[in-house]
Amino acid sequence: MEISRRRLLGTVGAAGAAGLALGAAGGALVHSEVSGSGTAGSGGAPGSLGATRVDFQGDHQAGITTPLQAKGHVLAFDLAPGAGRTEAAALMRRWSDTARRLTAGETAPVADTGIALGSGPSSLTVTFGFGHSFFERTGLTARRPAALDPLPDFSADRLDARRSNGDLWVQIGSDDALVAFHALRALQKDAGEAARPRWQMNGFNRSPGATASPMTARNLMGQVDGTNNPKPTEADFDRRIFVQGTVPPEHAWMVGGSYAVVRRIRMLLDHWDQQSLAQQEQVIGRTKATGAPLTGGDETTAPALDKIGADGKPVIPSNAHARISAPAQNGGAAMLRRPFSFHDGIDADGAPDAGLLFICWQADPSRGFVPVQRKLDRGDALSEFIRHESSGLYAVPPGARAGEYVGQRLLEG
Ligand SMILES: C=CC1=C(C)c2cc3[nH]c(cc4nc(cc5[nH]c(cc1n2)c(C)c5CCC(=O)O)C(CCC(=O)O)=C4C)c(C)c3C=C
Ligand SMILES: [Fe+2]
Repeated sequence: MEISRRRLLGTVGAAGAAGLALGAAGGALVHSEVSGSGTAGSGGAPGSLGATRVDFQGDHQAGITTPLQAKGHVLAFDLAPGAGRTEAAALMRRWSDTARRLTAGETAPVADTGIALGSGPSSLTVTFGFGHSFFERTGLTARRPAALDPLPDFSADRLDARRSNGDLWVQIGSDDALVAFHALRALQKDAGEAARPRWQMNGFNRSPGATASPMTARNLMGQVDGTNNPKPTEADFDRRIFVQGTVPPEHAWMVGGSYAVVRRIRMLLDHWDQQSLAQQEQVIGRTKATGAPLTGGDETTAPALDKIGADGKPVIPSNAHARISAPAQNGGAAMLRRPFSFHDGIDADGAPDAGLLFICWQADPSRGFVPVQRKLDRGDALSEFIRHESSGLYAVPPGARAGEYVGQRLLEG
């Protein structure tokens, strides 16, 4: 009983915590652990991709404005029965400590598995968020912002509750698959008995260096996806993406933070692939090869939404995805889309279980994702080819300062 309480609090010795948390298999790992300090770079200096490092500390958590990484793991945890605010604070301290070390290219603080030995951090980022239910579990409902209220139902939703929501959310990104998996294992071990995995999804993007120069990503429908994202150089970027200092004092812990909407969107690729190129381009309103608007120019040219074709119809159709999702059509609503593609095998009928782990960031979902998705739900030409299968909304606190853990301002403030 005493052991289990201490495990929940995360106060047992480092090796003990890992061994107990993992049971027999975990015990074996403790014996095979890589030395607990120093860099993971044994075997020589990493290459330039491996050596690239993204700071864990900062005003905002990493993994929001960080360029898309090649590999991603997205997962949610629920606090274990009996775990509350104290256990959550201890867990966030452990997770932040591990993330701080791994993103710097060091070994995990506890029982490193050796999976990333020889690699540098490879642009590893670890991003933490809190779901709506976290605040009941920790007795902090008075400090839960309204922005975290559950998303409305959309008519096209086909959501699986078991793969939705969750008390805690973790996003891992890296340009190296082993580095990403290494982080996933370390964080799962840190959770011990304080939190249990609820769901996990794995994604990918184009590898850095695959194109001659950096280009906007393509999704599994083959479209150039991400062109009209808000840019950090734009004057209103911070106001749109990050919570500003104008919130009431009880929500001040979120200043500098952001809200992540996470949707597993299945693509009905066999149906999509049966469309002609011209039909596919009408669905989005942009060309497939370059991502340029159908009204001409190149990828970065603004679409001429009023342009009428020889047939008397708008050149960019009235139900084209890029038309109806544009801020100008949604009272200025904007979000930063930062997705991963996924492929989880082939269904019995031969259809790929593949699509987009759609992740978007905004200062307030009621002025970002929600109005845009409402509009898309009513008449997006893309709807016929996609299916929203899971959903989550998470408050992602600001970045940790030196010596601080993510969420400390909420959990100890
Ligand atoms: C509610 C928000 C959105 C969902 C859900 C969504 C799903 C989704 N989108 C694509 C492909 C593309 N989307 C593009 C643009 C675009 N999409 C959204 C929002 C959602 N998309 C916005 C706000 C925008 C930008 C609109 C603008 O300002 O012009 C594009 C065009 C290129 C680009 O700007 O990125 C593509 C392609 C898929 C495949 C998908 C679900 C699987
Ligand atoms: Fe889109």
